[in-house]
Amino acid sequence: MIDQNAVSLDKLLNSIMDQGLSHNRQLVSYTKQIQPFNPLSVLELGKEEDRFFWKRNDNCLYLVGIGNLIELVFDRVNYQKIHEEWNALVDKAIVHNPYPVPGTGLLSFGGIAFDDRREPSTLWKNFSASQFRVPKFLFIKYNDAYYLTINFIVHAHINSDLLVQNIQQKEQQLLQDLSGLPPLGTILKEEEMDIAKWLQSIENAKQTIQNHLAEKIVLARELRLKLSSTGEMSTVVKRLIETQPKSYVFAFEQGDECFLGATPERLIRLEDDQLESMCLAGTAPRGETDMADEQVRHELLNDKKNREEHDFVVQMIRRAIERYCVDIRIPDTPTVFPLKNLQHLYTPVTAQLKRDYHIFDLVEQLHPTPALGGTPKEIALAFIRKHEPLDRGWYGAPIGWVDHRNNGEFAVAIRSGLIQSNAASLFAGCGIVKDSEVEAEYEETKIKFLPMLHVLGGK
Ligand SMILES: C=C(O[C@@H]1C=C(C(=O)O)C=C[C@H]1O)C(=O)O
Ligand SMILES: [Mg+2]
Repeated sequence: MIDQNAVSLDKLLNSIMDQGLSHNRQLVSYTKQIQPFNPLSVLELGKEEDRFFWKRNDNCLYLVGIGNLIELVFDRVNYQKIHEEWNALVDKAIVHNPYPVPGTGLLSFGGIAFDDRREPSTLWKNFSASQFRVPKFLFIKYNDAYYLTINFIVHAHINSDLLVQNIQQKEQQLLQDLSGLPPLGTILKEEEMDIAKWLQSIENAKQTIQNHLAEKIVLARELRLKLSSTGEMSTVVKRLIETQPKSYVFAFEQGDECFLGATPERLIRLEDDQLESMCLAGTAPRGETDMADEQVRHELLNDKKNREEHDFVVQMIRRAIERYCVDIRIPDTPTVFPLKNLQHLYTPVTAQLKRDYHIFDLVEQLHPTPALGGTPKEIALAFIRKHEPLDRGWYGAPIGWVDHRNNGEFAVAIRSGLIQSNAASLFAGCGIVKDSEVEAEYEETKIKFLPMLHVLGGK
């Protein structure tokens, strides 16, 4: 049922203008419930402007952001500064959102570089060290309810009628019927970048671990693709949703480039002070038959090397959140989380956030977990900076959103790629521990490329 008593946009705007503005230019965020829409067609119809997309792993929440109204851009990663600027923006805004639904209303969506101390390469030149965007239009699907948040700037001399008319026109355009999404081509070429150097870095990591300087180091590599045509964001997103139903699907467009992926890994979800994180590390392929699959699952659960790889993550996440949370619940033993191409060891984490802390405090504590960095964190990061022949950019780092009520969620941006017109870079990494074997780790990254390779037209 759509709320029949909702305040209309022109009524809201009139009352704002009647009351007078408290700032020269003021951000207004207006949310209403709307008729069902197809998130993918909105995404496609919004292609004239920069877009973002988010699907939660449980498929309850979809976000489609169109346009870039305000962007908080930083050339370093400073979580306290991001939080302060976001808070200041929310404080000054006029937010009309009668719906107590996470993800509705004033929201910013963005990403963070894996390591802002690494020398940046040209690959990621269009993405900042951290970047959070308030869209012009945000379409939200939460369970079976559909919402639209419209954000805009007003000032004393604005022509309200014209503003409302323009907004309504754009809204109608974005909600048109669409018969299909653009086609995708094929992959013309695949190149494993710096492969010899990467294999050598695994040997070096093993040596470092054997010398007791570190316990775990995660190393990633790049697969560079040439595509027969532009990697269309909406079509790739659609295929990711279809093929990875248990993953988060995320996409952030920046001009003619788009960083996107389907990741199973949550860094943090915060809803009404309830925190959820997860430990996901330790990997095996899927079996060909049910019986073989069950066998692989059993072996993974009992494999010493993978259990060790996993345990570093459990220990670190517990330590990272202890100061900030009460009622921390983490089971003693992992279970197996199966995906289309592979399966992981998985331990869920829940807790309650203490008062006065916010989501960026927790992101700062958690990133990078030893699922993407290593143990000890600073030594692993220094090793990666020095030896890994790759600028990770936003790969392996937090990507997600925060809303005006301080709900938010960040996933770890793995199983991902950066599409640059008709080229793309895919990324995959693996956790090196003392019992790692180079060949097996190489194979593991090969499987981790498959979800992205598949949706881009590979076999
Ligand atoms: C680094 C990646 O994945 C991470 C590494 C894993 C492992 O080494 O077992 C498993 C899950 C992820 O935490 C990736 O997919 O690129
Ligand atoms: Mg592994």
